[in-house]
Amino acid sequence: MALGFIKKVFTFGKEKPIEQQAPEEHLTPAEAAAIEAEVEPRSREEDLPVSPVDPVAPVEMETAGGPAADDARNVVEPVESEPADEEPSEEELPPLLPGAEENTEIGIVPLSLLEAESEAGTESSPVSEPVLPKGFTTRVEEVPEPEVVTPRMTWYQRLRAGLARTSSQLTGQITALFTKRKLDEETLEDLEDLLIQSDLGVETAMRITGALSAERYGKDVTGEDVSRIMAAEISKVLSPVAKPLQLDLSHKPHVILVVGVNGTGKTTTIGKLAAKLSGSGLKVMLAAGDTFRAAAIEQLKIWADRTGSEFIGTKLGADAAGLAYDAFEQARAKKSDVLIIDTAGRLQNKAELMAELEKIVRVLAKLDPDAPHTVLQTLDATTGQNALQQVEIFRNVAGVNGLIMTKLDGTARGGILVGIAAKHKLPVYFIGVGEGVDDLEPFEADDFAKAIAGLTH
Ligand SMILES: Nc1nc2c(ncn2[C@@H]2O[C@H](COP(=O)(O)OP(=O)(O)OP(=O)(O)O)[C@@H](O)[C@H]2O)c(=O)[nH]1
Repeated sequence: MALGFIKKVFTFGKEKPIEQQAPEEHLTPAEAAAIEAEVEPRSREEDLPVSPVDPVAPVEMETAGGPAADDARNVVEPVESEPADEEPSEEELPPLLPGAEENTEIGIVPLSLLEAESEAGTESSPVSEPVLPKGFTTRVEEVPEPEVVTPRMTWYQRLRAGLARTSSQLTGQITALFTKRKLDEETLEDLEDLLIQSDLGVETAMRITGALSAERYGKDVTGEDVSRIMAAEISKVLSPVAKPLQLDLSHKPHVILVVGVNGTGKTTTIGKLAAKLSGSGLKVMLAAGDTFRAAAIEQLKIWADRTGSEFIGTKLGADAAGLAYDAFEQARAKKSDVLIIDTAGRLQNKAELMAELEKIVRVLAKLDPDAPHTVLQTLDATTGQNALQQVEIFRNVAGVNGLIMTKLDGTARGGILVGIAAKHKLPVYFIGVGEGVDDLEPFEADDFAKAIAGLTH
């Protein structure tokens, strides 16, 4: 009964007409029964790599087969589906008939299969396949979708994207404020409020409104005019603090102490700095002075390995000042050019933290009265007003003399940097625009000002 279907399996791997390969009439009944018994377990639908016809619809197929309905190729007997639990296991299955495995490669469709499909008729098949002449076969290969390569944004684009929250809020409100309105006292006051709300600080807000008033009082003003004047004034505030980090290499090593609230990006920034310094040929040592967090020590070690820097750490909970002292001595002995010391930043235990930082500064000064030569504080740009207080605290305790603002690629509240620059007048050396090793850029006042004002570069 299942012989027609068996033939289809058999010829799947062959490309010769079925009649030549298994002419039923040439078999003795015993031979036919033997073959049938041998291949029976294979003759189920799921064993066919592709089922060109519906095995449970012989009548329809025969009709669809038209004049060739008598042809053995079209006489497909239904195969009674067996319950799942009666399925023979993989081992029980006989091997595929000779040649059947030859073309089981995915994507190779033997001609016999195409013929069977075409002869089964297009009416019963919703998709009609092209019919190839005998002697041809097709190969269907999956063509992978071309990979969409998104070009990496320039650092300025990332900065702009990071400051989009600040700038779009500001420019949207400014545009609304200045639509069909001449510049008068009331508008100037409204603008000043907007600028203060954007963390720019009172001083800078007044600078901007003053400059705008001097230029356009009583005249029509567009949002564009305001953005331009705002960018120019912000740039004037930021320019004095946009300085390069100066290394005094007469000190061997130049000691950089990195402080800041935890999570503001100290360790990551140290890694990025180390990459820049060692990349320019300087010998760098990193010291894991955040002895409160095992992960922080581990993280710094990874950055040291990555950047080819020396590493010194100690066990969890050890005295951070002791480690700083040892690190300084070792860096001296190894003639390192720069020693960068990571610290803990647990503001929640402020008294302890402050005592620890003071002690670190004190012990370093024992080895060199000028050390630490640079005290860098990292500030998270997403925190807003809070950052102003953080500078206040760390400046008093650790003598911060330079800033790095991180996470300016996220949803930054960049206005605060302007407020901090105006209030503390501390140098801003770099800004972090991502988590990667290269995502640290020298701070540029003009770029930053334009990005806040929402101007294209
Ligand atoms: N998007 C972005 N993420 C940053 C940047 N800098 C640091 N991060 C991420 O901020 C998180 C905290 O960074 P850390 O370097 O561990 O901060 P930390 O101040 O050393 O923190 P503690 O070790 O807890 O004191 C990490 O997930 C960093 O990958 C940046 O510029 N942009």
